[in-house]
This record gives sequence, C-alpha cells and structure tokens, in this order.
Amino acid sequence: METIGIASGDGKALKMDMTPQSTARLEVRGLKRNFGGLDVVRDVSLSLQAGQVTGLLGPSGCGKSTTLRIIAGVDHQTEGEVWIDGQMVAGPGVFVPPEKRHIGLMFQDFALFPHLSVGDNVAFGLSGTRTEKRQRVYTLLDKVGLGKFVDKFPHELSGGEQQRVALARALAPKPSIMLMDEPFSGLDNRLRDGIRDEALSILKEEGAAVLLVTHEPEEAMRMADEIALMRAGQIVQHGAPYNLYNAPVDLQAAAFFSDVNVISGVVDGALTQTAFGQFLAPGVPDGSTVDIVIRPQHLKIDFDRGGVGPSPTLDHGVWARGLVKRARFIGKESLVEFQMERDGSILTASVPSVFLPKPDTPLWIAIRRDRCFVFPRR
Ligand SMILES: Nc1ncnc2c1ncn2[C@@H]1O[C@H](COP(=O)(O)OP(=O)(O)OP(=O)(O)O)[C@@H](O)[C@H]1O
Repeated sequence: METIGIASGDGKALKMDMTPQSTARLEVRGLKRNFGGLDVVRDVSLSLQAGQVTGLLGPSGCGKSTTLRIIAGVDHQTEGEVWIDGQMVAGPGVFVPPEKRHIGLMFQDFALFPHLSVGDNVAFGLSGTRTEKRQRVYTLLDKVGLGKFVDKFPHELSGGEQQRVALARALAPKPSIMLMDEPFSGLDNRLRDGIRDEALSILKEEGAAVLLVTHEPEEAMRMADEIALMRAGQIVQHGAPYNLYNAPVDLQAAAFFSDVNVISGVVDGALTQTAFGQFLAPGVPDGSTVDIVIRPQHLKIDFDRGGVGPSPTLDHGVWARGLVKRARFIGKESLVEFQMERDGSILTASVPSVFLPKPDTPLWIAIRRDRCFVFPRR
C-alpha cells in the first residue's frame, strides 16, 4: 500500500491510503475451484472495464463455465475474490447473492418464459413505474429489431428472434456486467454472424462489461476486445486477439486458432537445421528438440524448373521441394498438401482462390520467416 503523511490540526501525522482505486467493473483475483480433490479452476485473475468485451476462450472442460458461475454467484470458489464496481461480492467471509450482483446473464439455453409475451419477458426483471418499464422494453426491442413482436409469444418466434429477446431481457435492468456462456451456439452459421454483430453493437452501446465464454476462436476474435485463453483451469495467455493469433505463447495456443504445420529440429549451438534452412533457438539447450510452427497461409509455393528451386531470401529462407499429395478447393481458398522430399513429412499450404495442382506435381515450398514461431518441445 502506498501511503502519504499529512499533518493534522493537532500536529499528529495522518496516513492516507493512496493506492489507486481500480476502475474495473469486474475484477477476479486468484480464483480457484476444487471439485472432488481436483482443481478445475486454478488461480484465474481477470479485469474487465465498462464497454469492453473479454472472450474467455478454451476447449471443452477447461473451466470456463465454472469461472462464470462463480462470478454470477451460482457457485462458490474454493479460494480467491470477485469484485464488482469496487465492492467485494465473493471472498473470504463475503458472499453477495446472485440477485444483488447486478449481473446480466445469457446462456445457450436461454429459456424465455413460454407463457409470457415477448414484452413481458423483457420486462420480467425490471423495477420502476409501468411507464418506465414500458419505455425500456420498447427501447430494447427496437434495438434488437423486434419492436413489432412485443405481443407475440416465444413459440411464435424463430430461434434467432428468441435469442434477440433473450439479449433484450438480459440487458433490460441495465446490468453493469454481462456474462454470456456460448450464447450463440444453438444458431446456424449465417444467422449467428448477424446476431453476433448486432449483439456486439448493442452491448457496446449499453456500456456493460462483457465476459463471453466460448470454445470457438472465431467467435472470440469476432466479438472480443481481449481474449483470455484458458487451458486446464488456468489462463495461459491474455491480450488482444491480434496478439494471441500472431504471438502465441506455445504450440497449443497457436494450434487453437488455426491448423498449423510443425517442423521439428534438434538444437545445436542455439540453431536448428531444417529443410528450410537454419532457425534460431536462443536459450534452448543443445540436443533438445524445437518445433517450428507455421500457419498454412504463411507457406509460399513456387513452380519446379527442372529440379531447381528459387534462391533463398531473407524473408523466406531456403526453399524445399515437395510432391503434391492432395489439393482441395474449400471456398475462398485451396488447401494443398505436400509430402516433403527431404524427410517425407506432410505440410499443408493454403492458397487464395483456386489452385489445384495434380497429385505428384513437384513444387517448391518456403515459409515466411516473420510468421513462424519456434517453441522448445515440452
Ligand atoms: N458440479 C460439478 N461437480 C464436479 N465436477 C464438475 C462440476 N462442474 C464442473 N465440473 C468439472 O469441471 C471441469 C470444468 O467444467 P466447466 O463446465 O467449467 O468447463 P467448460 O470449459 O465450461 O466446458 P464446456 O465448454 O464443455 O462447457 C470439467 O471437468 C467438469 O466435469
């Protein structure tokens, strides 16, 4: 704690706490949850600001929903604290019940009340006069594009429309925090993209701090300002989507966002030798293995000219020859699989548009040096 001394009227020095107060809407500190002897959440810390969307991203079973449930107050942590707007709501000796936390919740199985109209569903958690409630219901239904549906019942709406009503209902009491657990996973792809974008702009407008739980990297990158990547109960990397994609902490983090190619090599004098030339492996002991990781779109391809490949460059290093095994067009791009001549390993390149060379065509491949990651093998 930083303190400052001030002389009081009677000459005694007073001490004032000058520790900066956190401006975070939601702060989670050292959260731990143990089930039957197993820590499913381990030392999770997060800080969310107003108007900011944080994606809590990770594979199934890594502890995302448990973290969310503890924040919502429907589960209890084994250790750690939850703070909302500068007030501790869960911590040693403190437990504020869910209904007093001022949190909006939206889940995949959002369960609108079937016997209530759309308007009454949205008004359900609202306090205030009849007119105030009505105004808020109409404002939100207009925002989600369902102003005309106020008297309809949930079974008369499509899945996407129901989801929008659920969003309006969750936002109606102006929660300072919005927790969303895979809220769009029940929708088909095309519908989902539209609703995600719409939901995002409404959430931003409303100024809530949003924690979005998802196992889909694309959803997290599309919606979140920041991503907390979770694995086996822990946050392994936290930052802007761009940074997680372009500077992953390890092979698993890289592979979570897209397919990756892995080229392995053994270290000798902080260098490793591969078919694509040398790579630096600073600080890695001699004799240990490193994985050079590269996404398919960062492979370069050139044609074979009588068995001779392009000259090495600083950007691409050495070119290596491979034979096409398979090529598929998948929409915006083509995926071409090669078997490398040097060691028989398989690499996949993604090429924009249509590129479908025949099997066994020899081609030269290089990798973008500025786009590959070198990780010591664990
Ligand atoms: N009440 C409980 N009792 C025992 N184990 C539990 C309980 N709730 C969750 N778990 C276990 O904790 C781990 C984390 O579960 P959690 O639901 O938080 O994961 P998740 O990342 O949200 O997964 P998904 O994406 O599949 O929902 C899982 O192994 C789960 O089986």
